[in-house]
Amino acid sequence: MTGSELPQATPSSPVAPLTPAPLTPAPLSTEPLTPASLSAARQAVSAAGRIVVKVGSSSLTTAEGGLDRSRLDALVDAVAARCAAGSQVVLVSSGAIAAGLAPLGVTRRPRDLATQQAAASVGQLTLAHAYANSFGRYALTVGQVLLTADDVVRRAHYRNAQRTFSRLLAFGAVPVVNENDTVATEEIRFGDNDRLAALVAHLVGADALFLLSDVDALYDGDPRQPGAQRVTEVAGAADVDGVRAGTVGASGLGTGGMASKLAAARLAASAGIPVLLAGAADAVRALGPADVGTAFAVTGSRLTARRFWLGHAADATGRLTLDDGAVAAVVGRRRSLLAAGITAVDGSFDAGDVVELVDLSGHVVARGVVGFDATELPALIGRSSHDLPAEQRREVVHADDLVPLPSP
Ligand SMILES: Nc1ncnc2c1ncn2[C@@H]1O[C@H](COP(=O)(O)OP(=O)(O)O)[C@@H](O)[C@H]1O
Ligand SMILES: N[C@@H](CCC(=O)OP(=O)(O)O)C(=O)O
Repeated sequence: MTGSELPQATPSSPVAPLTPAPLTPAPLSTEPLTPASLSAARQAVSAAGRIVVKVGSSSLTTAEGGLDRSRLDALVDAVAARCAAGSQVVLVSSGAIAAGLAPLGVTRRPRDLATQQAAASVGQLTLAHAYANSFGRYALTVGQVLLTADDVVRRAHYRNAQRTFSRLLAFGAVPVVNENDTVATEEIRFGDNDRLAALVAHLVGADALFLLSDVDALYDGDPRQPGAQRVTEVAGAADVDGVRAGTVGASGLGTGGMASKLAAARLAASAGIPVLLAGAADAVRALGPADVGTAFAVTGSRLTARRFWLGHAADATGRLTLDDGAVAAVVGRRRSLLAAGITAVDGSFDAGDVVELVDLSGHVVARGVVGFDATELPALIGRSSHDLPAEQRREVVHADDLVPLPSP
């Protein structure tokens, strides 16, 4: 079967009753959609049962800056086709701020948080309404989920969000997610939705993440500059070594540019979720045979919610600097961190908090739950266990509570 033979979703089909569907998505057609000649990562994203699709502001707005309903409808067409093929889809959509500018008479994307929040407050309504109408053409129900960083950073909130998504998907609804811009403060904002999408992909147990933007793929340099080459497959860190990913997009409407997409793609891939980064204009092929854009193969195994939270979501309240031997033991041999390998302690934390472990040049190599208060540690660091009093002769970070991170 080819992409063009994907089961078609038909607008205005009769409204299906809203009965819970099984939690495990139905497997997609046994016939592969993706030609066997394409990479395993493309096969994986194409065959994925539960997926997260993220679309950026720049792909949903007109040249004048308002919400572009025809582009939104085209995206929904592609998502609805994927739903009809048997996938469960969570849509992470930016565009609230952009959609709120014109109704408020604001002509350029504001820099100050209060105006961005006012615009998001107006625009999110427009956006949600547009999605409800557009998915309604396929008798698909949408549910709005607005998340703050706290919802993924705090464990109890994480579990709560997980339950909500799980129930929405069981009902056959399409969750439409955005950051809750109107209440997020500067300190706790995601700002761009790429990282949010990677975190949501893990939270919902997605089998693939799609990052759709106004550029058709990752390039080794800014594609607006002559000579930039397309990167089609990313199997590991070496494939993005020389890539210069800008932090500002062409449209001036998005946030984070390609740099935040690349970081989000690598984050998801390191947690066992393959990623396809493609143009929103190519959504039908991206969500069908996956023969467009840049595919990121998984570089790590799927982490439990707790280890993912530890490694990527939880707020770190301090940092411990490790000598080379400790880095090799902790990252290379997955050992617990002992006081002997620590050269410096920064921050104010209590035993049980999450801290970053950095190497001598300041790169974060791991994160973990610290077993001592910040005030206790300076007297212990650099000393081997048998020199320490019996009550302090224990791991500073236990291997079970420690998550090594991919090198930057
Ligand atoms: N190495 C690169 N590869 C691809 N695009 C890049 C690169 N560096 C910078 N960009 C720019 O990143 C932009 C996408 O980022 P952004 O506008 O934030 O998108 P979105 O609104 O979809 O989140 C593209 O328009 C492109 O011009
Ligand atoms: N939450 C914001 C998203 C910020 C943003 O612009 O993100 P993106 O376009 O994905 O880089 C909004 O809806 O406007």
